[in-house]
Amino acid sequence: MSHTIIRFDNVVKEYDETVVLKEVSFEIEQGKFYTLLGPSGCGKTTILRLIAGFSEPTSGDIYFDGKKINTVPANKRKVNTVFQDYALFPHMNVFDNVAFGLKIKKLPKQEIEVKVKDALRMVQLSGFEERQISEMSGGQRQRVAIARALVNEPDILLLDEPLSALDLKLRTAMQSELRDLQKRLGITFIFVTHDQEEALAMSDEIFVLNEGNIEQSGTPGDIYDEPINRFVANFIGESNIVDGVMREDNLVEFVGKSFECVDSGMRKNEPVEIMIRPEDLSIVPIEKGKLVATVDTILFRGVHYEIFCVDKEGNAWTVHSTKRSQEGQEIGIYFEPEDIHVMRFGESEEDFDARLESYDED
Ligand SMILES: Nc1ncnc2c1ncn2[C@@H]1O[C@H](COP(=O)(O)OP(=O)(O)OP(=O)(O)O)[C@@H](O)[C@H]1O
Repeated sequence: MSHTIIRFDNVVKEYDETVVLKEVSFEIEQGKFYTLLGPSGCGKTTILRLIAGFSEPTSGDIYFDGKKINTVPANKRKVNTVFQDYALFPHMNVFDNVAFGLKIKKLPKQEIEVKVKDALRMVQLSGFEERQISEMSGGQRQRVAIARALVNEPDILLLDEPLSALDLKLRTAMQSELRDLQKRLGITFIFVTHDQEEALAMSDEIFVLNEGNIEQSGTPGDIYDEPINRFVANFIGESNIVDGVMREDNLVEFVGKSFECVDSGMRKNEPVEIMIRPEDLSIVPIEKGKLVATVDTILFRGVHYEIFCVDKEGNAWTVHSTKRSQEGQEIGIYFEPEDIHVMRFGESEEDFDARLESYDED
């Protein structure tokens, strides 16, 4: 049975009065692969540093296995970090790099040997003990860095953009390798990236961050299929977004028409944003289309055509289709009720309520 291993309770982090984390609360379960995803500067590394114990929260509490650890020093936490640049010692061989922390702790020589060999085996580097770091490839260095973290038998492994220095092919290979490693070891991984495809491919759970807030957390499927707002929808994958208004529980109005949708739990007359993924739109004869649009540009993307069109109201729509159409052609666009994703406006609660009121007055 998995349990909560880390809990953030209204954690705020400020540097010189700049708020970089705004009352962040979340739970991390033992044994899962988590990803913190978000643009540069949104606070991903700040969260890792708080978990690792390299910095303390300005307010709020951090719990590890139910115990408050706000001020517990890094070396007393069962957490290890793999840094973006790996921070290996280039003048030492693989064995000495991995053994470094254990030697500092003054463990007996034999025990160090067993632990280092175990750690190297986990990352498939047995036999590389004597190699110099300068003689290893990027992917191998990455694995040494992971072995050096694993040798301490952490409960949680923090990985701060560890793949960003690798070329695309190696990066993809390391994604599955890391994923396999996490499953094999069963320890909690918290992985930081700004690459949405990487996050979708690797994670059990993703936290999408924006400007010091967690915008949404959930499985890759939840986040891709049901983004909570425009920021998440745009950050994860491609999307068509237009303004709309809820008319009934399962009826939404946009581009001047009413469409059946799945019950979104939104209030009646609530202004909303509508998101439809380009792959959920299909091109049909005009009389069968839910929308009618004119094809503007077509790009061939290998597996599909990316078709940019504009509807009668002037809204732009992107359709992914295996069928080619003609630029300038009028087409019908079809989608199912479940392809319509109803989202809240990405505005403050206050602005949202003000807009709702103004709408009611109309
Ligand atoms: N020691 C510090 N002093 C002052 N400001 C800091 C400090 N560390 C981070 N910040 C600021 O906090 C914000 C969040 O930084 P953080 O490193 O957590 O972002 P990130 O999401 O990891 O970004 P990136 O993807 O670029 O690494 C940034 O605006 C950054 O400039």
